[in-house]
Amino acid sequence: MSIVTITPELNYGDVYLVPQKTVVDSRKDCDTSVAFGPRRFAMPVYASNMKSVINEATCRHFAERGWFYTMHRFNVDPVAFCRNMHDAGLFASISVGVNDETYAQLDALRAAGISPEYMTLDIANAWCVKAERMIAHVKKQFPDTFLIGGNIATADAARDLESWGCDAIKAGIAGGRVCITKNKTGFHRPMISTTLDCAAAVKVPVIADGGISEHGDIAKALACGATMVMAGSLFAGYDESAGGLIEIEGKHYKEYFGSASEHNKGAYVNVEGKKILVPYKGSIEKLLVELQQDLQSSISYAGGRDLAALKGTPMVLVAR
Ligand SMILES: NC(=O)C1=CN([C@@H]2O[C@H](COP(=O)(O)OP(=O)(O)OC[C@H]3O[C@@H](n4cnc5c(N)ncnc54)[C@H](OP(=O)(O)O)[C@@H]3O)[C@@H](O)[C@H]2O)C=CC1
Ligand SMILES: Nc1nc2c(ncn2[C@@H]2O[C@H](COP(=O)(O)O)[C@@H](O)[C@H]2O)c(=O)[nH]1
Repeated sequence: MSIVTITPELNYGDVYLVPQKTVVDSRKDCDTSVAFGPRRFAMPVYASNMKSVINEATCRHFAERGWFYTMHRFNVDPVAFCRNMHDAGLFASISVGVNDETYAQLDALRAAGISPEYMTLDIANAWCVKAERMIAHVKKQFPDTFLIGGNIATADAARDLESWGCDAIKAGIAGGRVCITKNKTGFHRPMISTTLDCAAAVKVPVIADGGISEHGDIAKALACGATMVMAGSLFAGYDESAGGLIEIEGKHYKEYFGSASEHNKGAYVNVEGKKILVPYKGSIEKLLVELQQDLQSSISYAGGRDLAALKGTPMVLVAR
């Protein structure tokens, strides 16, 4: 008889951070910048590499403001994309898959003499042999590129991706707003538990991906040991968001769809994502400023002057 052990796990809404003594005179004195790979960025949060969230213009927008970005991998020519970014004096950060198409794209990049500063291996479960092969290939062909591998959701998977050569690991399976993986397959781990486990297991930076529904969730992810946070729905609905603008009965919305949705795939095959409409919110600038101000405030509540203060901040479980 096999015995299954069930462990209670936590999501962002289950915990809060415990306030510490503030040491700065103003929230403006708190530094939200983060070193990630070969560069430093203004904020430790960035938009998901999804076709309904970013496009080439959005990537430029973020990079020009000192924010990290990763272009998605759907119907993109990596050579043209990297050339355009480099010609504009910006860093190139692309996503790759694990199939033949990606190997051909990487050959084309090498033939063009282009080495993107950042690459993200983007598949649903990167704890697999196809990902291991692709990671080895990228590390051999692009030794100067900072390689992010994802997604995974356990300490064992994080350790494997680190040992396979990833320079950073993206953690989070089935926690996204347009995700239906947990409904269709039964698999998921809540984000507080995922982030705590994965960040404790490896030396490389961990990115907490998905499930951010409030700005304070970013601080909670950093407290769990994440170096960066990826979010999709947080950045959806703006002028700069890539999803299409829709008008229904005089109200404006923008499309937000999963990368594994029928809408993105163009076919109903292995669908693990859905499409929703989010209210149209205008320019993204206000959000970017507010995110930074809120995180400065979080740092001050954590009793520090920079992001280091947040790591390990005590948390309490919310009684329900
Ligand atoms: N973060 C998350 O929780 C999730 C994210 N996504 C996103 O959706 C997009 C599509 O993801 P994904 O389906 O991985 O990418 P792809 O559809 O590009 O699949 C990548 C390759 O891996 C194979 N593969 C995928 N899943 C499995 C599996 N469970 N078992 C064996 N082989 C598999 C596929 O073959 P085959 O199709 O023949 O099985 C394909 O060859 C990505 O952008 C991903 O990030 C999707 C689901 C969950
Ligand atoms: N299960 C699925 N997950 C998906 C899909 N497309 C993207 N994603 C993941 O969701 C996050 C964004 O989550 P949010 O809560 O911030 O909106 C994204 O970064 C991917 O990891 C999908 O089709 N299915």
